[in-house]
Amino acid sequence: MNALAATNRNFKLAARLLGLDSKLEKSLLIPFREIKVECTIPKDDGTLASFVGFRVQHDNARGPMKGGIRYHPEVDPDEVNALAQLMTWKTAVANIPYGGAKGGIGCNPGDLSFSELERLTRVFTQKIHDLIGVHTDVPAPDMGTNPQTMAWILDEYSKFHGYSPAVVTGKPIDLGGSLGRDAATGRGVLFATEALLKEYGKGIAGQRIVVQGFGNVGSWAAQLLSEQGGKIVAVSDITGAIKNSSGIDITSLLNHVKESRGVKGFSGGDSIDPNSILLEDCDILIPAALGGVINRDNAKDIKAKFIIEAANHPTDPEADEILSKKGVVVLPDILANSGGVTVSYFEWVQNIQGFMWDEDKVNAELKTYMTKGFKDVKEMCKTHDCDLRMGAFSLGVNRVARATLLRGWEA
Ligand SMILES: NC(=O)C1=CN([C@@H]2O[C@H](COP(=O)(O)OP(=O)(O)OC[C@H]3O[C@@H](n4cnc5c(N)ncnc54)[C@H](O)[C@@H]3O)[C@@H](O)[C@H]2O)C=CC1
Ligand SMILES: O=C(O)CCC(=O)C(=O)O
Repeated sequence: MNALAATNRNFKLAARLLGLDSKLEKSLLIPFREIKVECTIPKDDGTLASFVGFRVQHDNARGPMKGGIRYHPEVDPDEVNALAQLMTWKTAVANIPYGGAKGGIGCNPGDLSFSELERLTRVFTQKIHDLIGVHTDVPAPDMGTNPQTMAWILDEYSKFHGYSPAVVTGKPIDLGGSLGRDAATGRGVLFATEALLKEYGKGIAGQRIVVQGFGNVGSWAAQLLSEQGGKIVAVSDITGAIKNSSGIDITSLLNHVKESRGVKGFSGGDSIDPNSILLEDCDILIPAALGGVINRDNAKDIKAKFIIEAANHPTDPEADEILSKKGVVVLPDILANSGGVTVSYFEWVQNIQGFMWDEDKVNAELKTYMTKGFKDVKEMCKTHDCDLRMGAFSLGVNRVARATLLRGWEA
């Protein structure tokens, strides 16, 4: 099932659970605005290259639209649409005053030089600068983008609108980025996992953990979970996969990845088939890369007891059903990875106030938000007798529906 069909399906199930009227359901589903732009840049060798960029602004009933920008060869309009919709429910689950958006450019950032990436980002910003803004739509990093990408967007946007640090989050600290934002999604994964395990009388220490994806989210999640005594027994990225049943030394792996630009060739573990990483024997599986990786073909062979969705939309609805029958507990993306956008919110607040928080305050506030989000989702599960995904969807959809009705927007 493609990402949009899957996200729409989960939304519709939640809407039914909540008894939303069909007009409201329709208006919540249709995106506010979909932008598609052509971005042509001169390459370093003087030839021209064209790319397609997207920004889908899904909903703004609760506040400015918010969400990352992804650079990846598989970016397509349906996927961006699904990811934008997920942002709407995610910001509502986190209870931060935003709507949802997502953007992307269909490109392979690994094939582009630093200056080509800068030119591409600036051209994309020139095409969308009138449609984003501090109080309309605030981009952030996602797969394939990083604080440097945000610095270029900020600079290009500021040429048209004056210096506006709050127009993007996930910026470098020197340009008004928040302390703790880089680690925030991974740290949020840690807090959400702790809250979930507590329900089962367990802690992180001693849990055998597998992480797919070792970029921003996966590497921080692995590092923070291992600091709490979790045993990271397998890790993969686009270059390969490694396994060590006694636990991978994450600090050494981070050093290796810095030098070799991937986990491949790491000497502190055995090399394994990256396609089998999700099926490794473990207690906790953390997909932290692409969407749709857990599907009807592999769900029955998953051995983990808990799946923490650090990536967006890693689990297909068909897989959800299979996992539920097997008794696997899935902590859904719109709760599990909401730490990133939550600290983005703190960054935006700091920029608007012109006042910087210290890192301890950022991390403490993040813990409060993640713990509250988990508690609110559990309450919805109890009210509607549903699993965590439906608990999270119904919580998010209900908050957005209430705001929509209060603003008098229903058709
Ligand atoms: N960066 C953030 O703050 C947030 C990111 N997310 C989600 O987390 C996921 C990861 O994002 P980032 O860590 O920011 O991206 P990133 O670009 O920093 O890292 C992506 C990682 O996935 C790996 N990867 C790519 N294709 C793979 C494959 N086929 N098999 C195994 N590994 C593969 C890459 O090698 C890299 O290690 C995405 O789904 C993203 O939407 C969700 C919330 C916030
Ligand atoms: O930090 C943000 O604004 C958005 C992060 C994001 O794209 C996500 O949560 O999927």
